[in-house]
Amino acid sequence: MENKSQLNIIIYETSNLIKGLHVSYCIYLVNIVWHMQYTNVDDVVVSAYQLGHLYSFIVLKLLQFEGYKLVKNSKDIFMSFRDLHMEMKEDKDARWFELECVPEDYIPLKENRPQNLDSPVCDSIPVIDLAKPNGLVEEILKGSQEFGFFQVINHGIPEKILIDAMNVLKEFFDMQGKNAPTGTIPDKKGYIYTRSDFADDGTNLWRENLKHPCHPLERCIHLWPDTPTRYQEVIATYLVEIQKLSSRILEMIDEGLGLEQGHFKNTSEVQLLSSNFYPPCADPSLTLGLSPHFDTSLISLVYQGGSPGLQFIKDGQWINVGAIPNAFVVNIGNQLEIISNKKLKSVQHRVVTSTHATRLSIATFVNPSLDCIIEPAKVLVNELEPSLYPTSQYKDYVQRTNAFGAYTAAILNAMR
Ligand SMILES: O=C(O)CCC(=O)C(=O)O
Ligand SMILES: [Fe+2]
Repeated sequence: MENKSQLNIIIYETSNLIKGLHVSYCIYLVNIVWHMQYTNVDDVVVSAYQLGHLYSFIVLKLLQFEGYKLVKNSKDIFMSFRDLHMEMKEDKDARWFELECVPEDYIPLKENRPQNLDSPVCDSIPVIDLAKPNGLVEEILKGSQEFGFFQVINHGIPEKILIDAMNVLKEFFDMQGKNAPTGTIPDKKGYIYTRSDFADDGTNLWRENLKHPCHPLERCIHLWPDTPTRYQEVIATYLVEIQKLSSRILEMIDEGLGLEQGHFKNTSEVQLLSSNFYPPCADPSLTLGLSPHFDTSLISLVYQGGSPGLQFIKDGQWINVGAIPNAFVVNIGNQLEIISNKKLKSVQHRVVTSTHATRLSIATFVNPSLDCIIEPAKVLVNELEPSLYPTSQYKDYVQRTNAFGAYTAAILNAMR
């Protein structure tokens, strides 16, 4: 069993070393390595040669020519292949994700891995055309009650603003280079940048992430990244639009729930931006871009530029949120679930990676202000439907539930 796993690794690595050569060469190489467990290199070469496999011999010579030291012991040859391969990788100006296999510290326990990546795409979550003259409130309510998710199109945000925001964030992530620190929370004032931050179980996530507060804009803006130089201007423009869109959606939710008009006014601002860069990954079944979680917000708006990867749970099954260019994904957060006395659902979601596609997303969280009191709305509580949640100040809720995981203290600080 042990030999077999060593052989598998050799197949994999050698196949990458001799790119461009026919795959059967690799099979013959495996043959050679297999024989090496019983004999020494020369014997194996000879026996392969004697069997008439001249090209095995040529491949071996080619590898020697490339600088691969072939030693007599099978364990050593395994090590020398591996070490040389690593050295070659380090020489290149590769970024952290440009790897041919997934490093162990990115692989969660089996039960936490994505497993089945062939989840269905959900075409039943409502895609709501905001340019329609009527029926919007009902559709929004339906999506929020049944799935905790819906998408909006024709939302009125000019495409150029969306493209600019995506481009400037892509530039930001590209600029972090290959030496960015992993899994740490830098004590930068104003924004938090991490790559490969940790999931709850301590494994690294396959993403880079940028977070910063957004409200009030004029007090936050100078704390955001200043490279690329356009960052602050472009993202401020984006956030003004998001604020308008989210207020419009909250007003419709307000109406749908039958709350007094303006229930969310003055208590709900886009407080936090969290942008994610999920690069391609050699084996998406082993890694997570973002672990399963609930949002702590009232609502969250995600712009995903038409790329897949976001999944939510429905009846115990992970479902892909369809990738619609220019649409916004809207999901209900824990605070709105509380205010609606569970009429609307905050649903667990996660992000999986892809072998070929990069996902860049901009999540914006509309949160209550820190001193806001959160409790089920009075009009939704009665004898038949008693309050399902205790009253709590949002700040206490965040602290008590450690709402932003390892970032909780830093985010609370930034939001003050
Ligand atoms: O869409 C994404 O990439 C993840 C967004 C998300 O769920 C979050 O940031 O909480
Ligand atoms: Fe989320």
